[in-house]
Amino acid sequence: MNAHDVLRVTGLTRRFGSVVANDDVSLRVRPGEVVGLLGHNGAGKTTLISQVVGLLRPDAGTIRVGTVDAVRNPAAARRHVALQPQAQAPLDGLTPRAAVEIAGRIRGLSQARARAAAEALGAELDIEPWLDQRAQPEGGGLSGGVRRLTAFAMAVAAPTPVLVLDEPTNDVDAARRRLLWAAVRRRADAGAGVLLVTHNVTEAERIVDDLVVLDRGRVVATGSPARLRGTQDSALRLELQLAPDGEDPTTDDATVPLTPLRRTRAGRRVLLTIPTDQAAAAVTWAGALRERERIDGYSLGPATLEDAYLSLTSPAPDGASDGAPEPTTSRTESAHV
Ligand SMILES: Nc1ncnc2c1ncn2[C@@H]1O[C@H](COP(=O)(O)OP(=O)(O)OP(=O)(O)O)[C@@H](O)[C@H]1O
Repeated sequence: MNAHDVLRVTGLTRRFGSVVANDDVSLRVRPGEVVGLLGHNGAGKTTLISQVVGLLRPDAGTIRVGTVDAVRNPAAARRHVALQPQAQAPLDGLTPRAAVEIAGRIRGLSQARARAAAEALGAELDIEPWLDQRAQPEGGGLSGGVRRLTAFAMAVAAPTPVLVLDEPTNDVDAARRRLLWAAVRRRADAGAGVLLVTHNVTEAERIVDDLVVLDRGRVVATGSPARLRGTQDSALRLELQLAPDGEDPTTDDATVPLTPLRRTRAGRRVLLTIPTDQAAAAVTWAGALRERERIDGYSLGPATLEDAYLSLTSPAPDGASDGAPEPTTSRTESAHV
């Protein structure tokens, strides 16, 4: 255990019947750090954070929040951890201002400081027009996005050493997502350790320091976005858009004039990671495929973190969406070549 970790999870295992939702998971978060937790639906992300905040007991492993043993003493740990849960906060009958003030008061702020926090967060997240609008039952009164932003504001109303955010950008529009990401980064820059569950690999890349990729309960990769992209920093991504019901022209190695470092199928997209010196060959080949109408189109650009993430994780089950912004990632099949 490093004395400077604000959160340290070691060997965490949690089963539900025969499902091993967390299988020997270890991770650490230091002050000032945003650690992104990535994984498809059912990978075990919510199970992990439920244990961190004491809502679920592990079958094995340890969780330390600062110097507190969070498994033995969840109440003490919770004083150091703020959570924005995945489910929408029950706001019915409350205004966002009142909800944030109450959250601040519960965390020990004075009435005046809680009021100031609500006002400041309203501006920071651009939800001022709705601050005094009352939430009604069954989603009335406030939009899903404003509810989500209010839940974030409640979590950060008072500073805590650890901040756990479970998909904070769901339902939030693009402009306010930017504000939210900036607000998360600001909390870390002020000294908090942030554990961030997200499906939005591309956006998260800009604010996370480290990533932990979970697949079927196990950690399959950890490291900075640059490290996870790894060799892809000097690689290109050739994306082929397959025709509906068209054959995938990349499956027969003998007819592919490239040596892909990695091949990932995502719905009707095939992503090939290729060395940069094969750019010209790739354009010639993909251009010819399009000419012969074997593909709908193609693009060539720098390899991204999403490519690495898709290649690290197992295929999502049929029909399951991993919630990523691109609709074609709803069903993935990955293969190493
Ligand atoms: N209370 C429970 N009872 C039985 N099985 C559960 C329970 N909670 C989670 N699971 C199972 O544990 C596995 C991990 O689920 P978990 O909710 O942690 O995944 P997740 O990564 O948070 O998924 P999502 O992105 O959909 O939120 C899944 O197979 C899920 O069905």
